[in-house]
Amino acid sequence: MALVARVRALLLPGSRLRGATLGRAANGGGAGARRALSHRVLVEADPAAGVAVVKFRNPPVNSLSLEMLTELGICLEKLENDKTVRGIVLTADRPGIFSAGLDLTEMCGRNPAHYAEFWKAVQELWLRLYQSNMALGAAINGTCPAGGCLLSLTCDYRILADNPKYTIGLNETQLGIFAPFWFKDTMVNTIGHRATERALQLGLLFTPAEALQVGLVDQVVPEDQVQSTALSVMSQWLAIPDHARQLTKTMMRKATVDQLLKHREADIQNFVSFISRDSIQKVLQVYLQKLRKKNH
Ligand SMILES: CCCCCCCCCC/C=C/CC(=O)SCCNC(=O)CCNC(=O)[C@H](O)C(C)(C)COP(=O)(O)OP(=O)(O)OC[C@H]1O[C@@H](n2cnc3c(N)ncnc32)[C@H](O)[C@@H]1OP(=O)(O)O
Repeated sequence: MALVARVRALLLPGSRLRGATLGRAANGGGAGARRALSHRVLVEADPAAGVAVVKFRNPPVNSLSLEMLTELGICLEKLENDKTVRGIVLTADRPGIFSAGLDLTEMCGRNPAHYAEFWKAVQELWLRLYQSNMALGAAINGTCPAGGCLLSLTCDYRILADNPKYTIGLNETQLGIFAPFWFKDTMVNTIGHRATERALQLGLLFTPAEALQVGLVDQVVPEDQVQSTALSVMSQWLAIPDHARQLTKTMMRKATVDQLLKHREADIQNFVSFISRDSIQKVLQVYLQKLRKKNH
């Protein structure tokens, strides 16, 4: 289903996204701050600063399900069309888990059409974020594996909470799957080829100190200062004239974006045939069961 159709489905009577509003904040935020609510994404906009904080709230682990991807896409599109917003900070509504990555239940026991729809939505969100004209910051206030790490890597800078429990990285190989070329390219663009090769083959999840050392994040700060630091760094990015910053960003990212645009359909087909393999379904199911067993 294309984004428009998925949005329609989400707006059907009964959907909690229906009637989402952008109103004056009941509390918090500076003068004129606005809050918008959808089911899984909370937006706190501060027009005076030109910044919106986009908070993930898809319990229990902020996984990127098809619905979450769609809501995030809608929310980002709205912000892109809002002339008062020049920068966005992505964060988790509740500290602890920034995002557990792609929702594994979307990749297990479904049919090929579902896998294709899901992967298209992952591509769309990546394209929207990686090509965004806005300045994007990640305030990483929790653990950040795989697709969660990818989300943060689409941003222009990353601030990570100084908590050794919070790890970050593309750990796909540890699950028995692997990061597709555009995940890899996004990481190469951030930490370089050799560090990416090692990180991806070993499926490394870096502690804050390691992430800072390898350049996966720009700053590690006390947990209660992650959002405020991300906002203060944002003011440096917004001090640069938009057109100059945007042209530079496009120049830096265009080759990577073009690769996916050129191979978009093939990438979907490759994903569908890979994820549909019996052997891959089996490893994903075992991984999910292990996660679930912990709690039962
Ligand atoms: C030629 C081919 C070319 C194409 C190649 C394509 C290759 C495929 C690429 C696919 C890319 C995938 C990227 C991904 O993002 S995969 C997801 C990776 N994520 C993880 O490994 C994280 C897994 N989760 C955890 O480690 C932990 O949950 C946590 C985030 C550290 C949190 O721990 P905590 O103890 O607080 O919570 P629980 O573990 O108890 O989890 C609570 C419940 O949430 C469920 N859960 C967790 N993570 C996920 C997830 N990613 N998706 C769905 N569900 C998840 C977990 O099962 C618990 O459920 P329960 O309440 O029913 O027990």
